[in-house]
Amino acid sequence: MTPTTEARETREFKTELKQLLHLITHSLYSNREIFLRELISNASDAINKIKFDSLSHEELLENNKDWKIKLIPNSDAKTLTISDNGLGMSRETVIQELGTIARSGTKAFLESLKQKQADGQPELIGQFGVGFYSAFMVADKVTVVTRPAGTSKEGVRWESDGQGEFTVESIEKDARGTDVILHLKDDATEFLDRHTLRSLVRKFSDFVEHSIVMDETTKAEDGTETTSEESLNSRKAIWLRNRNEVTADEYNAFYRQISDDTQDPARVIHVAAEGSQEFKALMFIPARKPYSYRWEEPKPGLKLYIQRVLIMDPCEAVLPPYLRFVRGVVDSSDLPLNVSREILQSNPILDGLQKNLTRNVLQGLEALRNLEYDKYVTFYNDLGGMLKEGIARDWNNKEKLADLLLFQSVKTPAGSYLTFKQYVEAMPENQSEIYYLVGDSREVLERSPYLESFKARGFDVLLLTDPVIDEYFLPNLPEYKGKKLKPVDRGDVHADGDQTVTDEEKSRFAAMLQRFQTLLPEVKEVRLTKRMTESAACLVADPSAMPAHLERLMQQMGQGDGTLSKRILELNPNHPAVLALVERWERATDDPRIEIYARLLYDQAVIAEGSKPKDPAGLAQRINELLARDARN
Ligand SMILES: Nc1ncnc2c1ncn2[C@@H]1O[C@H](COP(=O)(O)OP(=O)(O)OP(=O)(O)O)[C@@H](O)[C@H]1O
Repeated sequence: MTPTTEARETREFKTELKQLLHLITHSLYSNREIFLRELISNASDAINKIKFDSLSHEELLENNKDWKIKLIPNSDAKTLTISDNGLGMSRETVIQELGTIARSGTKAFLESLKQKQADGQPELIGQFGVGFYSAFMVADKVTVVTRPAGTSKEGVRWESDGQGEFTVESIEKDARGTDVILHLKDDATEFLDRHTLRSLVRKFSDFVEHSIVMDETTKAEDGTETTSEESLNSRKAIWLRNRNEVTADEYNAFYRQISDDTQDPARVIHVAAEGSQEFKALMFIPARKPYSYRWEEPKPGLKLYIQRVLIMDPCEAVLPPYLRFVRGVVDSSDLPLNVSREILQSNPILDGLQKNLTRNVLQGLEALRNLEYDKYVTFYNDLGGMLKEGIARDWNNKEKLADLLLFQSVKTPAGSYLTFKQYVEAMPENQSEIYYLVGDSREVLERSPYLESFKARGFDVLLLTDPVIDEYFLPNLPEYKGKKLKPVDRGDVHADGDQTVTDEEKSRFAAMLQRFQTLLPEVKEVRLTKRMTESAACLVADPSAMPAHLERLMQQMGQGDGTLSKRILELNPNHPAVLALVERWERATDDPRIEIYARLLYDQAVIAEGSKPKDPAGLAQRINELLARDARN
């Protein structure tokens, strides 16, 4: 390597990168061994990239197809080099890629560290990884010598001590690819130890598909030394092997390698499809929401290989977006190797693949629910919302997805769940519909007046407590196996066989209700109901209006004009308070207290619905008036 004409220049890191480097070098020391995993992964990516590019430009190979990543520990110089014969980088690429933060997740991660005082949580970095820059956890200087694939020998040398600046200069480099040279810190010389390096590769990078090697020198009895390359990883394309030959430990280790997750997966789905579609797939369902989701929404899709060549990572077309919690690999034998990226956006073979893989994932979830229910519940609590999203988006699998949902209900003890199937099986003979109520929490819903008549008749009601997603998916699921889904807070929904209001009651209350209507312009109608057994009043939605929760949600999101649609105020003619009121009305229709009582009934119905009364001070005043009067008696 000799310097060429282009001068050495010094540049500053971008501000956010300086912050990250400061954090790496000053506070985040636990788990620092992950630097090796990150650098090997970059080297492996670079090899995959040139393998792919060379499919259309064979000259890029320069007759060098012996793909490998080499570790070179040098005890005299106290350096560890990670060398690859991948795509390499040009001067512009180096400045761009190693001077700014490339990964969007890293930026978000940095933000969250700043907010949370990273010093208290040094383990975070090990869980997340910060790519190339993790080198500065073990090195006080990093030199990158790289040369892009092609015929020119012109390469570039990048160097930095991670303090704020880096230098770049042009050099000549014979072999294509990248050498990352770590000048190890005094307290990091353990990474020169061959045994340590061997075991770290086995721990973190065993399934990397390219050979990771290290020179091994042996001395014969006559003193002659021979050097050979020792292979450090098993390189097993685990998805190509037979299911019964792979151990649970191997699956778990592979999952950790390809995901950002630090826990073992809840379920492994290993498929070898033959016949009209030929592919091998290895997919994983996480045990719970992986840590990294706090900084980055997972990208949908799987790694797409075609005959063992990595073509796209992730390939979104192979799984629908709502299954974005699935991590894995699919290796197709049906697609041509020289497939273009445009074709990979939409192609009938990929559509077929997506259908098949989706079916397998849903079967995997079903098996998890049937065989390891507790694990399923843990998964569901964290990620079940994505299945509900699927109901709204995946028409073909709606029924299967509906069967995977879990619900709390009036009859389930807190923390226990019910499926649609179980709900339907337990329905009394005289119940023909599935009832539900959406709200913010189980506690609020349980006390709701809407439930009273359903409870009284022994009908169960599903309690849905994730309004954002529940109000989104429910309109897309009007029925389950022929049974209609009905929200109990809608005006036209009653427990089958509810008592009806008698003509006598209607005529007795008619004039008072009319007066209420003029006193309460915010309601659409005031009427009697038998839907309640204990409460005096409730508000119900007009069948054509938006549910109360959805309306509140839209208001919070700044949509709508700020006015809520008018509800129907329903009164229970059997309730002592309502009866007392009608008696007062019959004695003196112009009693000024009638208005106060009407407002009180309305406000309590607003609160029961889960909304806030418009005029809390007025409400307090009305209650106090009553208190003052009653306390005197
Ligand atoms: N050995 C290498 N060969 C070629 N390019 C590299 C190499 N190492 C790093 N790079 C380039 O530097 C960029 C930044 O690397 P970094 O590890 O910080 O993030 P990343 O690899 O892009 O992220 P991710 O690990 O999520 O893919 C890479 O995207 C790549 O373009």
